[in-house]
Amino acid sequence: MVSSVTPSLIINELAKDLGPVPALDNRMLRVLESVSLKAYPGQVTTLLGANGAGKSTTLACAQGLLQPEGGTIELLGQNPYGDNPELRSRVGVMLQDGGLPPSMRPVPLLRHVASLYRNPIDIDALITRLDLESFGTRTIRRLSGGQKQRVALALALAGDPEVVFLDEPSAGLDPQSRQVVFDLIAELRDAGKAIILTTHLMDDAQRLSDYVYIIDKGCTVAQGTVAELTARAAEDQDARPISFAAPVNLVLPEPPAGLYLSETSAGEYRLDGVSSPDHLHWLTSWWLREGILPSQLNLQSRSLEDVFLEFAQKEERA
Ligand SMILES: Nc1ncnc2c1ncn2[C@@H]1O[C@H](COP(=O)(O)OP(=O)(O)OP(=O)(O)O)[C@@H](O)[C@H]1O
Repeated sequence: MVSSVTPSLIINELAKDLGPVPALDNRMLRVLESVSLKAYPGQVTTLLGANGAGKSTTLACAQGLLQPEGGTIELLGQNPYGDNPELRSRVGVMLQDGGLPPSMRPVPLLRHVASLYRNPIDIDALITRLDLESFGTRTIRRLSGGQKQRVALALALAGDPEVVFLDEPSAGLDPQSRQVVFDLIAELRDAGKAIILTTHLMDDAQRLSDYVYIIDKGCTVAQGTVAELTARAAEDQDARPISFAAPVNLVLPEPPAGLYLSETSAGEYRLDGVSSPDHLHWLTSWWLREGILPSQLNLQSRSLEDVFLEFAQKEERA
């Protein structure tokens, strides 16, 4: 990414050991080998990776909660590890497990936390936005997973931070709350905050991210905007998939040599290996013959999920 703006977070070749692990004779496990990334103000930077890839550990190091074994981290120009209240007041953190005090009620807790900051966010607006009043009389231990997520997000934003770390912000949310959280993240980005989030949900990454880092087995294995990552790699320019939606369980004809036609999920079809207009013609001829009118047709490049799976397959083959 070319930018004259100073990154809010720079991570360079981060390495981290965790443990001791009983299964390894109580030796430490290297969970981060080499993670490098930059996050800019006014952008959503996403760490995308499978379960256990090292996303949360990367965030914990970036937030100064864990001291790395190798590499460097600059958060707002400073080393985040150690006692630095001035730096902490400029950073908001939403942890995956919440870390919320179970016997507190959400709204008083939020007001209390906001009062600890010099320039807190407009708390009333945030409470309304995340609809915290609707369960405000309950203690945190009685909240559902999605309600706890909303409280954790509100707490991360209480101090009106410049940098916001969100670990799996949409986990456990119903579609409506998910949309509220997505809109809020977009607004924070537009207000110039640097948002660093983790997810293993491709849809979320695709919808939210300005820039994506794919983390696999403790290493950064790919990076780019969603458009860059999903653009055809030069070597497979001439083998793109076509996907379409049509009635379920169609009887699939045998495609020409080099093509592969499949029903990937109920009513979702995919023709792989398309490299010429003839191939599209073959597809539409089949539809014409059988009277099939697809409800959706996608001739675009790969999805982020395709990219991600390609990396996972490369790893397995290696
Ligand atoms: N205290 C620990 N001791 C030993 N290993 C640990 C410890 N904490 C985490 N790990 C391991 O480190 C690896 C990375 O974990 P991490 O939580 O960073 O992954 P993640 O990408 O955030 O995964 P998820 O999407 O499931 O949250 C995993 O293999 C995990 O089992």
